[in-house]
Amino acid sequence: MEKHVHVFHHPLIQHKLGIIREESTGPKEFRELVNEIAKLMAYEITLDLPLTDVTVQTPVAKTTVKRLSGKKLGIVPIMRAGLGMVDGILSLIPVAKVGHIGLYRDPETLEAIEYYAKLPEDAGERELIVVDPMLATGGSASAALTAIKKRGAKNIKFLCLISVKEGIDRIHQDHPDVPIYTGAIDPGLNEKSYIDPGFGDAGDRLFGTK
Ligand SMILES: O=P(O)(O)OC[C@H]1O[C@H](OP(=O)(O)OP(=O)(O)O)[C@H](O)[C@@H]1O
Ligand SMILES: O=c1cc[nH]c(=O)[nH]1
Ligand SMILES: [Mg+2]
Repeated sequence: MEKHVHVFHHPLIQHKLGIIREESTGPKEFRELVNEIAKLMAYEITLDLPLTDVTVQTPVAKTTVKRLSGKKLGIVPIMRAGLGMVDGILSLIPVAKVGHIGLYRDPETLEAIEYYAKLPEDAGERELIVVDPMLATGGSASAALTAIKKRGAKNIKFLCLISVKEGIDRIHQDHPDVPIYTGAIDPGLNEKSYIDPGFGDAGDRLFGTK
């Protein structure tokens, strides 16, 4: 299967990513920008949504217009940090259902520990957009995708703000069917497996807790 990584080059996405990278950007602005970036990314990845023709009556005449043909969508944030992207996407796609996968990366072993999972009952019939600001070693995203597939999901996209090659390779290896959409591919990981330069701990910066 062809490996799929899409980097968003849209100037608004790149500009906003630059602001959230700055250490001096506080939680309020960080949260707002993460949602705005997620919304812009959702706009781009929904370019291929199917449309159907319907007839409507304008005040002047009958005409044929386009309507979304009702493809079922879902958003699945990887908690905590993925929660920061949900409202932005929902503002464009309000009918999407929202599932949740709770995972944290053990700071010593870097292993992804699952603590929560709830998906739409018809997950297998939906296109699911799994969201997390960071794709670092890829352990969390890989575990989340496994957990989601175990519950029936078949059609999945992974959407993140920044990534590194290591995490992308891990997803390609473990989940070659899942295309990756990212705002940037950073040079690498530091000694604590944080993305370098990245923007630090996304969950901590969104919610102000450690
Ligand atoms: O690719 P990985 O090496 O697995 O790292 C990425 C994960 O780390 C962060 O979550 P974290 O473990 O900090 O949990 P949190 O969202 O609760 O802060 C981030 O939001 C990803 O889920
Ligand atoms: O850089 C990183 C790596 C993992 N998790 C984060 O929140 N940031
Ligand atoms: Mg965190």
